[in-house]
Amino acid sequence: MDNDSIDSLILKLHDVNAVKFGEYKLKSGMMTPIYIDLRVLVSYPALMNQVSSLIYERVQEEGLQFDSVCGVPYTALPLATIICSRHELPMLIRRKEAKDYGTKRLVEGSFREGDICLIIEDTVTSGSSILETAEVLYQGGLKVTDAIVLMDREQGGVEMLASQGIKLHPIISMFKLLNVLLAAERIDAKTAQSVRKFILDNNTFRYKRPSAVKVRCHSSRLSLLPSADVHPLASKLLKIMEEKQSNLCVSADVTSSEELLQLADSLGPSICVLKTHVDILKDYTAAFSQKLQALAEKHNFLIFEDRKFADIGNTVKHQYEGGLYQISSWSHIVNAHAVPGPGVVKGLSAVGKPLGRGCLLIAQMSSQGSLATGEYTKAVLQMAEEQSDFVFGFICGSKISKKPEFIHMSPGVQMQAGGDVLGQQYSTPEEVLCDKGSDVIIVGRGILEAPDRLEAAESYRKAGWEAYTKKLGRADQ
Ligand SMILES: O=c1ccn([C@@H]2O[C@H](COP(=O)(O)O)[C@@H](O)[C@H]2O)c(=O)[nH]1
Repeated sequence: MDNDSIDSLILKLHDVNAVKFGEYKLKSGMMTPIYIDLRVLVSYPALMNQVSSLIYERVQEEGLQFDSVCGVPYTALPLATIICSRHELPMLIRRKEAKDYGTKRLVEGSFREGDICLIIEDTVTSGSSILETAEVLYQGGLKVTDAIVLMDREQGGVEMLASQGIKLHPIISMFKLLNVLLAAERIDAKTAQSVRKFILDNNTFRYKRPSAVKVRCHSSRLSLLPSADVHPLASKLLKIMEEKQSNLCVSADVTSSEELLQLADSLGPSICVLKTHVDILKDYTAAFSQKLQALAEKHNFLIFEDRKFADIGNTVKHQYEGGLYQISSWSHIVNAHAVPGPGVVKGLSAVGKPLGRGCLLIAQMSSQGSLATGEYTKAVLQMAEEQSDFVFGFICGSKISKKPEFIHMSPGVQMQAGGDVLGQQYSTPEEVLCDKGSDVIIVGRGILEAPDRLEAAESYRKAGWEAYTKKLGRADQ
């Protein structure tokens, strides 16, 4: 199933008003700013066929084994019918109410005890409709192991069904839908952001389970918002992280301005910070930095120029403020090595503090054989504590300060531990956040080299946020 066909389907669904923005009531009674109304599909036969083909394609990709197919009544019924008729698959119909005459069966069609039935659904919020259908099938002696859904609202359906032994395979997810509509300028950034917030705040499964842990674990960090002792950028970053449920910083290590801006626009909704190495761009212009700032506003993320200043105060002042890049004029965050001593922070602070900028000190590095360990790391911590009006955290592999106002950001992260041929060492989000206690994961090639960068960024965002909230939950217990 290629991305282009999903993107074009999303736009067609929007064209036929199957995706509506406004105030709507869900089956649960919950009000929602986005409503997916796939009932209209029956009026568009070409679209019905396209959706049915995508569902069947997914069934094949997953290699699902089953004896019959059942569509959740009513919207998925015609979809199941098309698929079964086209591919000559046995179909079952679940009645919503039993007849009071004849066989009084709730499941129509032929089957044997123990047969596996694949469920097809149009839209999932909590997963309750699929579960209701599965329960009727169970009563008839059938088994249900998998379900396919066209549109997953990402509000806990996958997790709820997994807890009941049903694997849900979504074709379109809510975040993907929003990103495609935003990129096609069908909706504006504000609408996308408010829907995203609604989805994240209204996870029907997550909030039923460890909500006590979640609320408690975030409270210690949220109480830092904003206060006289806390650097405003630390408060701002924590707020963005909460709002977007993202502790992902993407390392946009590309060499063309256009590609970098395109990355910032497409991954913007998934990240809390965008990290740049502006000196690797072959075509930097002042206009580029203005466009990047506009994207940071649009998608609510901070810009971090990974300049790694390491000279005497007077020199870094010039490097930060002037030259070709004029970094202080557009980057919220910069970083520095502590090697030169406290003067490096003083020089940067003289330029950045009046502009509300902040600095991360490099306390540890992810590269093999790094000298930034032990006593050096301790000295960096002390330097940060002495200049905490400008330094608000660290580049590190593990938590080095117990003070909650310091943010720990860790590079060298990929889904699988390992490394590259030039000494980079990778740990997983779980290791970095849960075991090592960091706050933000910095991911470069794990996303940039993925076939679908947006999908990869979303996977890192989800994995990172889950591990971060788990860590904070533990810390508060
Ligand atoms: O210790 C450090 C400090 C900075 N980095 C930077 O982070 C990214 C990592 O990119 P990957 O592709 O995820 O390896 C890169 O920009 C480095 O300059 C680091 O890796 N380690």
